[in-house]
Amino acid sequence: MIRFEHVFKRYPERGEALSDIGFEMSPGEMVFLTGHSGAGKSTLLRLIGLLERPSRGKIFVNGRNLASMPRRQIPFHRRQVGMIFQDHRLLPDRSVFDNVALPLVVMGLGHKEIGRRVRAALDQVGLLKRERATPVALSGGEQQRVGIARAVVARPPVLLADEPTGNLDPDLSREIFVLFERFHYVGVTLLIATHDLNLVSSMRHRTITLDEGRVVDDSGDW
Ligand SMILES: Nc1ncnc2c1ncn2[C@@H]1O[C@H](COP(=O)(O)OP(=O)(O)OP(=O)(O)O)[C@@H](O)[C@H]1O
Repeated sequence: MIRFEHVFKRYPERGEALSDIGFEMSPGEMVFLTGHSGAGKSTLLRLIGLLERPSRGKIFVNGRNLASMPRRQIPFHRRQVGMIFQDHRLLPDRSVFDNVALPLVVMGLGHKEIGRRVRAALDQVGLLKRERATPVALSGGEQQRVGIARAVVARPPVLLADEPTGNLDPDLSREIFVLFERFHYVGVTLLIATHDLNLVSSMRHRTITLDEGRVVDDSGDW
């Protein structure tokens, strides 16, 4: 589902953020991405989401080579890859419903279909009753779950999460990770960047570790 072949990413001001990255993920795999701050985790996720381009190397997502993807197909690619961020990136002046509906509005779906899918996504994250609330009225954990509902509402086969529990206490963090496992069990491919080594070690999934932009460990393929 995801394959990196000798991928490098260089920022002119900083030098190499990623060096010779190679790994593969099978469909439905759930993998943690760890490493010190600045190791390159966010950069790696942004390359998969086509928010950035590699300086060298090849990246395949769902069999497609991202380098040769025509510009007009990028919106389609982004629908295949749901992204979840530490800071949620919710629109503060819109309701929970509207925030989750956004990807479907962009896709041009009809009103009824949007309603059906948004409620299904909110149900999956346990927030069906909060659809009219605005994000400020929600707790940090609830806001993150709205971010997750928005990422899954278009039913992407791949989910990427960048420090999704960075602002949450251990109990809420575990709830979010359990939610991710539920998507894993229904066949979604998940790559989750996290500093939370306690949770990672308690959950027994494959873990890829970056150090200075290189893969230094790829273990626990249980
Ligand atoms: N847009 C950018 N321009 C220049 N340098 C960048 C850019 N994005 C990231 N970098 C640099 O690339 C390196 C890797 O950063 P990245 O954000 O991928 O690391 P990270 O492992 O996600 O760190 P953190 O855990 O702190 O989020 C860092 O040295 C960072 O300063």
